[in-house]
Amino acid sequence: MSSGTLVPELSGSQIEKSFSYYETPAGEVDVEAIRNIVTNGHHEGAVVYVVRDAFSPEAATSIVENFDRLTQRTGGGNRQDDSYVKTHQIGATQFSYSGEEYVREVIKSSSESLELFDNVSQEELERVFLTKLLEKTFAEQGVVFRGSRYKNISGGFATLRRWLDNGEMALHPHDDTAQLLAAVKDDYEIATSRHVVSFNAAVQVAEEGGELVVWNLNPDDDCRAGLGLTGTGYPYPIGTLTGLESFTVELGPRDVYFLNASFIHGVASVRKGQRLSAGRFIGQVADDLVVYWT
Ligand SMILES: O=C(O)CCC(=O)C(=O)O
Ligand SMILES: [Fe+2]
Repeated sequence: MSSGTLVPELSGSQIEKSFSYYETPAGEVDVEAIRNIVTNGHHEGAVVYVVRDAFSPEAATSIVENFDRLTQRTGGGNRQDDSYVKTHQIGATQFSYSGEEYVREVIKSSSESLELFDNVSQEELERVFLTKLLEKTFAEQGVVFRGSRYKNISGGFATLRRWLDNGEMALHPHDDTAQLLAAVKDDYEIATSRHVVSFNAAVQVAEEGGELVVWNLNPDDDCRAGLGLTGTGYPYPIGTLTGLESFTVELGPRDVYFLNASFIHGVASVRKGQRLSAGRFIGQVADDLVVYWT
């Protein structure tokens, strides 16, 4: 990675060569690509790895039904309006929370989080989230992969989100490293992540729109400070990104992907249909430890 020439508002590191995404079918999951993105931030220049058509239509249908029922019952879900991101959501999110505040949200939403997977078997859940595969892959390198903990309370497993479009983008350009600053406050173990990888499963895809867009910049603290985004990393004004290298990934039904979410990314406007993604964050916090949270 290097620091290239950017518009004055932007600074940070960039992928020098072959900035791109990489994909395989579900039968050929490339664990080295996952390991590279988690440990080194990219796989031969690819900052996204997509596994196509990873799980069954039945599992997707059950999760969407569960989500719709739960958001109706809870009036839009578990995430209060933080005046930043508009979403219907089931599950907690660490954004702007210290470790203690976050795990309290996890506890509060744990019953709904369990209900999200009603009628989905353990075997199917593994195909959606690849948890055992990740445990095995990292174990082979002497690295533990586990859920994050704060004072022995587990962080979330997965959070489901339907981003509520404002017509410009479904989810504005952002980075997911900035929010680690809140975790520093009370030493929540995720705070030392080298970079933040987001994992998402496309439980429901839009008929039109809803693509993932990624820009070739891993912003530094000065960049965030200059734009007034310290601690949030949200939203990078679209105008400042003009001219910055980027790519778009079209997500098919039941695709799952790993993204180095320290790079600026967003979700294109959903022009037709609905989109629902099941996500968690993954971070290497020590040479021998990788943890996840939501
Ligand atoms: O819904 C998505 O596909 C992307 C959401 C996102 O920005 C993330 O998980 O980091
Ligand atoms: Fe993100």
